[in-house]
Formats: sequence, C-alpha cells, structure tokens
Amino acid sequence: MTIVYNLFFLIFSLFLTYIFLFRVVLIRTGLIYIVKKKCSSIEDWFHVYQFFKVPEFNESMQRNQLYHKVLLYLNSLTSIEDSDFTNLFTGKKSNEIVLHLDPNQILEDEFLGAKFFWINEENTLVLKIRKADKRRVLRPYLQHIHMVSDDFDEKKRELKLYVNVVDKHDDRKGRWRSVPFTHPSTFETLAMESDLKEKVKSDLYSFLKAKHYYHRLGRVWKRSYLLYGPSGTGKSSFIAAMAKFLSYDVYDIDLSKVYDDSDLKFLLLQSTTKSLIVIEDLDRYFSEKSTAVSLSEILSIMDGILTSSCGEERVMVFTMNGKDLVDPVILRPGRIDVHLHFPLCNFTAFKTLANSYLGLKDHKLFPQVEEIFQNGASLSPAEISELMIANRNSPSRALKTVINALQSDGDGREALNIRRRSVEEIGEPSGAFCKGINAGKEFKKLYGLLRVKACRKYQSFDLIGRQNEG
Ligand SMILES: Nc1ncnc2c1ncn2[C@@H]1O[C@H](COP(=O)(O)OP(=O)(O)OP(=O)(O)O)[C@@H](O)[C@H]1O
Ligand SMILES: [Mg+2]
Repeated sequence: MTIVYNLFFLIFSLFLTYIFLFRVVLIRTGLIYIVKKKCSSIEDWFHVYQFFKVPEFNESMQRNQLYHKVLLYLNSLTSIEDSDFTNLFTGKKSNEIVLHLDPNQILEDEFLGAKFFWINEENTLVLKIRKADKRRVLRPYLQHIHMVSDDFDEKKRELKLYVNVVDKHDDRKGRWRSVPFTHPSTFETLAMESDLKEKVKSDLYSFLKAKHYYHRLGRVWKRSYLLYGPSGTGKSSFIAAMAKFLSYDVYDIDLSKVYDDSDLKFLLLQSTTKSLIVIEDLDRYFSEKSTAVSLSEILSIMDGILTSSCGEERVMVFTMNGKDLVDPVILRPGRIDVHLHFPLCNFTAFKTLANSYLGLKDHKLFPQVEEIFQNGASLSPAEISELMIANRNSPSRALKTVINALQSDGDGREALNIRRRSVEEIGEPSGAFCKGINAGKEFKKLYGLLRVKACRKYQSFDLIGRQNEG
C-alpha cells in the first residue's frame, strides 16, 4: 500500500514539475500568447456573440459623441498595453507617454463578470459581447463608459485645434485634421486693458451659463465676436486665450480650402459643441476673391441659421485687419454680437509688455518712451515684443532698441490709426478694445454709459441685461 502511495506521490510531483516547467517555457518563449489565443478561439465556439457598432459619424455626417467617449474610455484601459499594436504618444507633460489603440486591434475589457471585446475598425468601433450576457450587462456597461469618459474628459481634457484640409479622394468625412491645441497665450499674458479683459471674461462666462435664457428668448445659444486691427496686435493670441478660458476646442476654417457653400455646411456639421469656430482674415478672402464660399453663406453662419442645426454652445470668432475692405452687410449692427478693436501699442500696453517680457515695472527710459507714444508713434505689440525677446538679457538695451524702432518705423502709425478709428466710431455700436487715447471713453461706450443706447438701437450688446437674467 505504501509503495502504491509513494508511486502515486512521485507521479503527481513529476506531473506538477512538468506543468511548472511547461509554463516557464511557454512564458519564456512567448508561446503562452499563442496558447491563450487558441484557448479563447476554442472558447468562442461555445458562445453566441452579438455585435454593436459605434460609428464615428451619423447618417447626416455629424460626429457621434459616443464614438469619442468610447475611444477615450478604451485608451484609458490598462489592457491596451496587451494589444498587438499600440500607438505611443507624448502626453501633456514631456515625460508622460500615452497609449492609443491602433486600427484593427482588439481590446478586451471586463465588467460585472462579463467580457467585452472592442474592435477598432476604420471610423467605427465594434463591440462584441456574448448574447447570454447582453441583457444583464450591456446598459450598465455603456453607462459605465459614459461616466468614466466624462470624468476622464474633465480631468485630462486636452484642447484640440482642428483645421480643414483638401481631401484628394473627396472624402467629406475626413476633412478635419486635429492637433493638440497648445498655444501658450492666456488672458493674463495679453497686453490689453485689464477692465476690458474682465468684461470679456465675464461676457464669456455668462454666455456659458445662459442656455435657458437663450432658449426662453427663442435664440440660438451662440455668441459671435469680430476682432479687427492691424497685423500683430494679438487677435490670434486672443482667440487662444478665449479657447483656454472656455475650455473649448478650436475649429479654424481656412476658407480657401472650402469647395463651396455646401462644403462649409458639412464642415460645420462635423464640428462638435463646446467649440470656437474661427474664420481669420475674412477681409482678405473677400478682397482677394480667394474663396469659393459666398457672402450669403457667411452671413447665414453669422446669423446662427447653420449653427442651430448642428448643435449649439458655440462661439464664433471672425478676424480682419480692417473694416474697410468688407461688405458693410457683415458689419450690420446686430449681426456679430461683440466687435473688439485691436489697436497698435500705446504706452499702457507697452508697460504691460515690458513687465512680462523684461520683468520691468519701471525704468528711467520710460518717460522717453511715453513721450514718443504721445507724439503718435507706435508699433504693433508683436513688433515690440520681438525686440524685447531679442534683447531680454539687457533691459536697457531692449528699451533703447524699442525707442529706435518707434522713432524710425513707428512714426505716425498710431496717429493714422486713431484718425481712422475716430471716423469709424461715429454711429459705430461696437468699437470695444481700444487702448489709444480714448480707451476709457470707448470702454464706457461699449459696456457702460452708451451701452443702453446701443442696445436699443442695434441689440448687439446685451451684456448686462443677459448677465442679470442668465
Ligand atoms: N496684445 C498683445 N499682448 C501680448 N502679446 C502680443 C499682443 N499682441 C501680439 N502679441 C505677440 O505678438 C505675436 C503675434 O500676435 P498675433 O498672432 O496674436 O497677432 P494677430 O493680430 O493675430 O496678427 P495677424 O493679423 O497678422 O494674424 C504673438 O505671438 C504675441 O506674443
Ligand atoms: Mg492672426
């Protein structure tokens, strides 16, 4: 009996050792993955599966928000590391690496004891789930995805800049290309009057909160801005600051790459809510006739006819160098909610730039700079900041270079600018961002004393009224 017992024990030990060694060999050689794959395909024979597709676009070519959420969720799963192909990207921090699912990969997930398989097909995510589990877990699983991705979105939200491209295959689905939006400009870094900055911020903030107010009025929940002023005065930087403040993605429409009016509609339909729709240099497109888009189409975007059908919660921003070259119908009061003027640098803006670029709050050369500004010379903030950056190691040299540049290149520019503006401002409801000699007056004109008059006349500026109600 003892012999039989010992023999059995010996065989059992040998068997265990064999299993152990076999496992070690499988793991060491990587054959374990082949075995696992075979086992799961054998297991598949005993189950009936059901498939659910999550396409990127719906039948009207609008983006499917669920697709975005599922993708975000899948990219956050640790099992993504086990798929055969995974894309590696740097994250927000330089030492951070993020993983993104590669097309045609299968990702496995578990929830409430059930297994889910996600297949990343072109423009579609396919969910494979056992029929037996479907009733019990599908709904809770989708809710779980919603919750996790919303949470993830809040914490990790990386703003995106979308640009429209010309697609050789005429594939309308793929007209937007996105990159992370990392423009460093914020309202804090912009040299503009601080009171005006606060008013713009509060305008944007109250817009965010005013969904019900807009709907009660039967208005599309959108806000539009016209930024106009010479080159290098901060219009694009201001757009970046707005996007960051609102935490909105930016859709920068290049009108020269839009085929026709219906193409513009498609592009807008494919943009998502909570976004800034930007059309820069509007005056240039129309004066150079470099766009196939008609003026009436632009007007209908401005009036919100298109935006109402492709979701709301959008801020539209148009920029131009001057108002002279555009059709006055674009500037018709009430069409664009807020007009902001970006002037060349004045002494106040210069001091802000000197503080941020050179760390100077005051300097013995400041009175000389002030005098030059008072004589009507000016440069754009871009030109002045470039000179400051180039000479940042020696503030005195930087100031002298700015003085020289103002004396040689900046002569009379601001004077011209002020002259032109004072003509524009007659009967003008919305000259806002003006930092020249009339800055205080013009500021009041927009947000204060003259606001009531302007509202009655044009209904363009409803800031205070809306804040109260919204
Ligand atoms: N008001 C400002 N405050 C701080 N920096 C500014 C300001 N205006 C311009 N700059 C600097 O100048 C650079 C160019 O500015 P930006 O591109 O915003 O000008 P723009 O008005 O959009 O010019 P353009 O009409 O040529 O597109 C920015 O990188 C920014 O650093
Ligand atoms: Mg610009």
